[in-house]
Amino acid sequence: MGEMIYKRVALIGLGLIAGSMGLAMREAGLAGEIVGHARSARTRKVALERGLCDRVCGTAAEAVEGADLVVLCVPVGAMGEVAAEIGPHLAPGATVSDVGSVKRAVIEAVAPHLPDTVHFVPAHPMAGTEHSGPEAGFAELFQNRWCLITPEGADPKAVDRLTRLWEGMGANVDALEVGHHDLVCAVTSHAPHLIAYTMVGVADDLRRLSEGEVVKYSAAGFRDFTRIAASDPVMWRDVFLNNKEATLEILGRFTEELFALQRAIRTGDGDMLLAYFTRTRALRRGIIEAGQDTAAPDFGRGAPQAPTGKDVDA
Ligand SMILES: NC(=O)c1ccc[n+]([C@@H]2O[C@H](COP(=O)([O-])OP(=O)(O)OC[C@H]3O[C@@H](n4cnc5c(N)ncnc54)[C@H](O)[C@@H]3O)[C@@H](O)[C@H]2O)c1
Ligand SMILES: O=C(O)C(=O)C[C@]1(C(=O)O)C=C[C@@H](O)C=C1
Repeated sequence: MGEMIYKRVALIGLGLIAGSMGLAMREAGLAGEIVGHARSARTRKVALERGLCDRVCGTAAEAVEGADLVVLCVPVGAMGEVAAEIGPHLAPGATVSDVGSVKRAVIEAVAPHLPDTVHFVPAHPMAGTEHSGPEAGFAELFQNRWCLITPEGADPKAVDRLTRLWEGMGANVDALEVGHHDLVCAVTSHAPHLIAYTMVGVADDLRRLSEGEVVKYSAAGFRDFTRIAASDPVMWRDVFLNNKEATLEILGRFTEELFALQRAIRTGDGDMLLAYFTRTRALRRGIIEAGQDTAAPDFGRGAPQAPTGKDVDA
């Protein structure tokens, strides 16, 4: 058992990330009580059954009463409306955090609704799977993964306390400047997702022409794309709408590189292709040496149940 860091934690939005946090906090004894809010009765029921939290509430306002940590775990586009609802109900001295994949837009949407008496420490665990909803979470999700925080002038004691919570859940914590966070994530997460969505979309178009062969003969390369492209549509719509500038910047560069490779293929420039692929292989090896390789299909292995997908009625 770890040290109790917060007496009462409120998790708003009981999906993959909140569920994993609830299970990880419980396992490590990091919170006295975990209160959860989900809009649908079905999600609240599953959350209690799976032990994601100790108590559930039908409104976010109720859930945050008396909490010394509130974590917003809803899609990025819903953060502002949730913050507006909880603002008047937050306990003085409480820390408010979030797990959104985008930071600048979330800070702009949330901060105006928070009273001066609370500490806002935005955070983003760099861990996930393509599954969502209250069935999807598992306690090991954050083990040996990064959690990026963008504290921007927040009280150092509140930052330190939240850091200890993430470390207690197995993560390594780093602080980043907000704009830099959004650019890094556009490169490492957001643009790759868009590319996977596109590739699977192309294959889906072709499938109609090839009578199922695309699915039948799909090997590892394409399967990895389909895993990513199975990620939650609402979450990813919100990510792109809220990290527009950085994603477009990276996609612009991507398109330039794609054209260069396309040209090398057309002109038969094998040297260019060889040099390019040699460079990218070195990057992959660097990731593995840094201990950051958790090959994609392993992500969900710790899940206690086969995830059933969406929280449809939420
Ligand atoms: N899935 C990942 O890989 C991943 C990784 C890191 C961070 N994130 C971020 O974490 C957040 C949650 O993602 P997730 O994967 O847990 O998604 P999820 O779909 O599993 O869970 C989100 C939950 O929020 C609920 N919700 C939506 N709007 C709401 C509202 N207004 N009030 C209350 N509940 C609401 C949904 O019904 C759902 O149950 C997102 O901001 C996402 O960008 C996701
Ligand atoms: O592997 C996955 O399912 C993920 O995409 C997780 C992933 C990522 O791109 O690395 C997705 C979104 C996040 O905000 C953080 C992590």
